[in-house]
Amino acid sequence: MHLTKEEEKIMQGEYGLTLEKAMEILVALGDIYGADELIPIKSAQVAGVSYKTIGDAGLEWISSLEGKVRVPSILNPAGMDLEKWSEMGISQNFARKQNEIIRAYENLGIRTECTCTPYYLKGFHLNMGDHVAWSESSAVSYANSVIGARTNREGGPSALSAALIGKTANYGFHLDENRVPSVSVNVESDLKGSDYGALGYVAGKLISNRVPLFFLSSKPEPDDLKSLGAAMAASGSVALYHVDGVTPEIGHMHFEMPDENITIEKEQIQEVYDSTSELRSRCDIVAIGCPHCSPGELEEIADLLEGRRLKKELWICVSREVAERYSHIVDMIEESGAKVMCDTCMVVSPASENYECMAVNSGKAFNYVPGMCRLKARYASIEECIEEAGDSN
Ligand SMILES: C[C@@](O)(CCOP(=O)(O)O)CC(=O)O
Ligand code: SF4
Repeated sequence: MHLTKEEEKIMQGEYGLTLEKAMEILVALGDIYGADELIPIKSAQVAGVSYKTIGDAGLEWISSLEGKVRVPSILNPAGMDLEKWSEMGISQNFARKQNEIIRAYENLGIRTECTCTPYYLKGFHLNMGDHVAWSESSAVSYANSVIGARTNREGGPSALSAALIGKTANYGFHLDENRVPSVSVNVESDLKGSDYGALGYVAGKLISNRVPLFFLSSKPEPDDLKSLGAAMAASGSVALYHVDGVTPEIGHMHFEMPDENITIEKEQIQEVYDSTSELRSRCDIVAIGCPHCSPGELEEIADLLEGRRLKKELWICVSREVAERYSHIVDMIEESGAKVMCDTCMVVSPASENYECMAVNSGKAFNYVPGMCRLKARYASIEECIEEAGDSN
């Protein structure tokens, strides 16, 4: 890989050990994947924030780094709401360690808001063609597919390295040739709301890490695409997809129709709901907001909760900036007894482990909750999730 003189100097340690190591990580990845050079990035999103997932080893590594990031950088969800952690049942010890992690990232100049939907935040908006280094898989999918920006699915250390250097290696989804569809997917059923997450859950398993081009008979909104992409990134490892007539890049692209064509039937989507229907009314917690809610989703939840008093725990996960911007909607939601949680989510917080069965409307959460939190998960529409939370069983 070609390095500029300045990049060579960083690599030789002239600017200190942190930048030397960061450059080594970027160059190692670039060499493995055949990158020709490093390219500037507009922003970075760094995963590996929850003390539950990175532990003491992660905390020690981040604390050992020095210097400041060179581009706007932000964190993935942490293991707790940084303000309301005790209401979540988080232990003092966990909270202390989690705060140390956040301070260590803050010392590097990273914005300490913790979210998987940075694209809703001021300073992190993306345009088509922008190059970034983001790491949370649903954020990667949204940036690539819904916006048409360009990012690989970075690991925590590589996103942090890119943030410190302000560049990433030019390979994978930064290059035109890797963005063309390699499999087409036909879905003729009418879809709405959580059907998109269920579709993503099914499709991800069939597609693995390829680039699908969907032909849908329904017209998805950005929130539907967010659910579809998040689920496919979890049940498979899809980092970029296109939807004919909907996502921005496909209309501008020259490509040959993929040889392989998959059809997904309504029954396969329905099966995602049916597979856990025996858990109806049996869950002790309901969690919405995987990925973190958009303003529109918050409004929909507020409407569904109007006039209700909940019997069960209901968590709504959202970024702090969106929650603060729409505080009147948050207040309406919380009147029902629901808890709006910022900086965290049902998957990366150890608080989920205090429950036995979680109802979710997210194909991604449905995929991760049983393994990462060791509790049962039920897949249901947002309306049914709200019903479940109001149910006294
Ligand atoms: C499950 C996930 O959404 C959050 C956990 O990631 P981490 O703890 O931030 O590395 C990560 C992902 O799918 O990219
Ligand atoms: S809410 Fe979902 S998408 Fe966001 S970090 Fe948690 S698991 Fe990932």
